[in-house]
Amino acid sequence: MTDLHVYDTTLRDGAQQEGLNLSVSDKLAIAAHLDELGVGYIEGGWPGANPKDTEFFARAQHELRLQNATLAAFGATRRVGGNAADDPLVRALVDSGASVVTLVAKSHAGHVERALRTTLAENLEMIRDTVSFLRGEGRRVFLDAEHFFDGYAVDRAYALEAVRAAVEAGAEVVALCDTNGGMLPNQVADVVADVLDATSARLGIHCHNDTGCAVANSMAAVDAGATHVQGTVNGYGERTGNADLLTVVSNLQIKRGLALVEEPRLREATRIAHSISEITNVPPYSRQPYVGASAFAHKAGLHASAIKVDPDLYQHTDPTLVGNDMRMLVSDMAGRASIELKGRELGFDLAGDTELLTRVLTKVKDLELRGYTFDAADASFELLLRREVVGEAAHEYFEVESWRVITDARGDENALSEATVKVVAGGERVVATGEGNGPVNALDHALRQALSPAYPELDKLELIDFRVRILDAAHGTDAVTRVLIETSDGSTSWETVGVAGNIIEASWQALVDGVTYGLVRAGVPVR
Ligand SMILES: CC(=O)SCCNC(=O)CCNC(=O)[C@H](O)C(C)(C)COP(=O)(O)OP(=O)(O)OC[C@H]1O[C@@H](n2cnc3c(N)ncnc32)[C@H](O)[C@@H]1OP(=O)(O)O
Ligand SMILES: CC(=O)C(=O)O
Repeated sequence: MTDLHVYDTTLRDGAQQEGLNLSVSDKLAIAAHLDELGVGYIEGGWPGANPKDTEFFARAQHELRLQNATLAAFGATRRVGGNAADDPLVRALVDSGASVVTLVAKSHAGHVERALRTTLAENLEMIRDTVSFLRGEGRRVFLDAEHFFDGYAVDRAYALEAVRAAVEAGAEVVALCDTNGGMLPNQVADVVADVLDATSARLGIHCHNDTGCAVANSMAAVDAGATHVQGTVNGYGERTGNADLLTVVSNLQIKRGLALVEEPRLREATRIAHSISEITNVPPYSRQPYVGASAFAHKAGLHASAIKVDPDLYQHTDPTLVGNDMRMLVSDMAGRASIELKGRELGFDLAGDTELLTRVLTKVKDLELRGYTFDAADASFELLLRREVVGEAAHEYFEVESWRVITDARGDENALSEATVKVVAGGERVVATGEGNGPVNALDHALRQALSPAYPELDKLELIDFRVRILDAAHGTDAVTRVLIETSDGSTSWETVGVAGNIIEASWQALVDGVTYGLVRAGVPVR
């Protein structure tokens, strides 16, 4: 393991993201995931600034059993004109019980004069006083030098003085912050190298992503000699976010060969990224490097044909190193190799069956011309493939005689929909009705009610998402509607697609596929 600090600030700077609101229990749960990932430090929040963060540190002492990480409390240097020992916010840092305190301090002369409205000398005294007080209280102190890069550009000497003041007072690390996120990698590298030459500080880096360079800037700082790197899981943070710590760690470990976290822990990165998304209620970003659902998903036929020979031909690294998977996407950009590899992913060996591969490929391309989209509806593709490989009969769980739906509005009441579905299932003709707050909801209820005597396994299925897109005349002479439905069995979910001139008919197709796939997935035999 290298001695480079991996410092996570998801619970403090990440929580400054618009729309993100974490309860104390959420923060404790995220901290446990971060510890599992193997980060060195977890910045838990700003005790004293709000009751939630104060409570987090109080509960953390009893409820968090950290195996790897050290908890850090974040706060600011003491108030102008006061002294650290009497400053209630500084006292709250001591009372938090955290062994590490990270202090944000001004290092930009203009900010001292205009935002802090004090003298340059007083700001240096605030740094010295607060750091030495906390050291005297037995705390390790890291200093976040706010607006360091912008400050260095306008007054290098003062920015360096701020760093020296912190180190002389006992700060272990000075993290140079690109607070406004406006830097580019060459600027960061030059400044870090100069500060290392000019001071005796151990330097850290804290980057925001306003130029889209937060990860690159963090890497540049490490290359230039920084040995402490800050970031947030999934790049959460104020404005455009912070450096995504998962990307930074993966880059440093996989590309630079630095041992930052134990290998088995890095293999949990994808799962942990998604578990934290569940807690923050911020949908995972599918194109997130390394851990995104699309990070190793291949759509182009030419890519698939080379991947068949060796996945390294179209992948920058092995997805399993970060716990992700390679996936084939099937669409009108697929070739036979894509179908073969997708078949392999689904458990079918189609190698050499050129006739079948061509037939499936032609069907996919024809359907995509009509508006279907199989890369967003894996389950509908799997049913199409299975019908070709195993035969229709294996998936004919029921026969649809007819369906209809009406929507009724009375007076001021909300409109209600009622559907009737007639099917033959398990050798019986069943007529069932269902109500819903919309026509698709009503059809879903009616269909599952009609099928439940023959297939009680369907009870646990739930329609969890429904998306509609009107496709323009490029797909034919008239506009058509594409419906994507996501169905869940409580532990996993799948997407199906329907396309028709009529929105309800398109929805019906997607619903039928969703239910059929649920039965196939559960291994239910046709009854
Ligand atoms: C770059 C960053 O992201 S740093 C982290 C920023 N995070 C947050 O601000 C979230 C938590 N903040 C809070 O809850 C509140 O702002 C508090 C409790 C810290 C302070 O609240 P208030 O006392 O009402 O002050 P307010 O927020 O209006 O202004 C901040 C004060 O801190 C001062 N200040 C700013 N930076 C520093 C610093 N590094 N050291 C000391 N004082 C500072 C400002 O000059 C201002 O002083 P003033 O009250 O004399 O004008
Ligand atoms: C400290 C911090 O969050 C910043 O300067 O961006």
